[in-house]
Amino acid sequence: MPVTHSPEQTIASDRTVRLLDTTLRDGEQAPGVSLSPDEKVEIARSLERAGVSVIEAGSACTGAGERQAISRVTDLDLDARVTSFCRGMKGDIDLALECDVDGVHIVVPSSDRHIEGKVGTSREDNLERTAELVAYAKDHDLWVEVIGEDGSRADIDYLEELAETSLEAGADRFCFADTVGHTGPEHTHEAVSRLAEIGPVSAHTHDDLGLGVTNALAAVSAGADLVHCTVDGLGERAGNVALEEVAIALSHVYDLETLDLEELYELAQTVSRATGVQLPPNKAVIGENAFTHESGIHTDGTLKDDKMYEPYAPETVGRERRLALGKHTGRAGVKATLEEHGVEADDDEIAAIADRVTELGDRGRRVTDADLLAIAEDVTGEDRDRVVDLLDLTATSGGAVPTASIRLAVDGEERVASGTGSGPVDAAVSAVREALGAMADAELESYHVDAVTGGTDAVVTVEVTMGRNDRSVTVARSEADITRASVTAMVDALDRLLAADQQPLAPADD
Ligand SMILES: CC(C)C(=O)C(=O)O
Repeated sequence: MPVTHSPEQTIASDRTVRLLDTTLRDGEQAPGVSLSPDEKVEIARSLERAGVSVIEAGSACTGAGERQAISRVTDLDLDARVTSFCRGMKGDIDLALECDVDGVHIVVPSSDRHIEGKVGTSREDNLERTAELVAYAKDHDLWVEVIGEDGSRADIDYLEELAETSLEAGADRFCFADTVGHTGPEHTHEAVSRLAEIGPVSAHTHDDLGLGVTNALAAVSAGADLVHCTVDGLGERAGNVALEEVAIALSHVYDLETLDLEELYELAQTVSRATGVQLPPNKAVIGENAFTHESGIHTDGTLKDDKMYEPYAPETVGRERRLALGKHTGRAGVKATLEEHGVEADDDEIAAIADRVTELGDRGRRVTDADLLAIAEDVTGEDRDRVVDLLDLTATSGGAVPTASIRLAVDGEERVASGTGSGPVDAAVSAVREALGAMADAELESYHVDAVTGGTDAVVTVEVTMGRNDRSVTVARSEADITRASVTAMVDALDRLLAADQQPLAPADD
């Protein structure tokens, strides 16, 4: 919940508030992140599907490659306004014009630290220069937002002067920037309220104090009607305020809709894949654990009433609820998960299985579906013949084309196949698919590798989730050899899916 100190600090649901996404500019400024033109295009398309109003596609001044990427985004002819970041220089505006953008963000200093220490100018000259730059951009028919960099550390009287000068020179809006994420909601509210008296205001907040969303909401409550965000909260240092968090907070707390929320998870994954930045498991909306329940009390409560331990349904943001198994799992969770896999057990057996799951969890292990099913077979004495078993695997990566050959037992018969791929794991997986034909017809829903020990002799744990029809199975395998761990996990998951195909599906929820 945002900090609300007075009745004026609430947000009316009939307000029009829009979101500006700067993943392709400020998000890309996160250390180690660099996006190709194709990746920018893919992300821009996802942003458009989600309904973002403005896409800051990059900084045209960065170089020819960046200009090509921005131009590719402007060529998409999106409904969203496509813009470029510009330093306070006419040359930057010219470069943005070369990319055919709809608008520019002209960034000028607003705190004395930036005016004197960074740019080496004076307050007066800064005002004059800002007015000239705005007039220049407007003469070229651009939509113009002036961003007062480091606004949260600026003298508010001067910030007001800068906003007035910008708007009088023709700027479409002024942006309050908490550049180093240093301020809190009270100051944000005061500064933005004063700026909103002058004209349209945006807010650009960072998460250095973990206050990105709080400050964005304080800005909206003070009158800002455009919020700068990035997908997954990517950005410099601790990142920018996350698009998905602002959108869900405005929707859930204030009934104010800004985006098509169902697109948020897909969007988060697209950005994570393109940037290589993994989604933190405990992150709101997009984290793996955001709708996963493990503890007995929560699982039991959730099975009785979906809303018991969730603020809103996972489907709202394009997700599904998951029950996880581990140290805190109770009987209700075990029973529900077994039912999903078509396994029946009586109450005593469920109690015994739950105890064994807890024991595994106590040893610090994450308990996968495969672990649960193996325990269940042991407890119920329902041994089964494996459908698929890995007998042998050879993989080479030294030559020009990584190659693998595989020997499997399939329904008791031996099958041998080979495959090639981008690396030994990929080659071995192709060989498995070749050997199994249609039996391998399952989607690899996720694939994670973790080094369990450090050093080059590390044991790695590979966890795969494979799905087919309405079932999915997670298996984790640890080995010194990553190819063997990956293939064993995959074969075991396929074996479980094929075995489950012979079982009835759990009845659908009412
Ligand atoms: C320069 C601006 C817009 C910025 O990214 C910031 O203030 O964080």
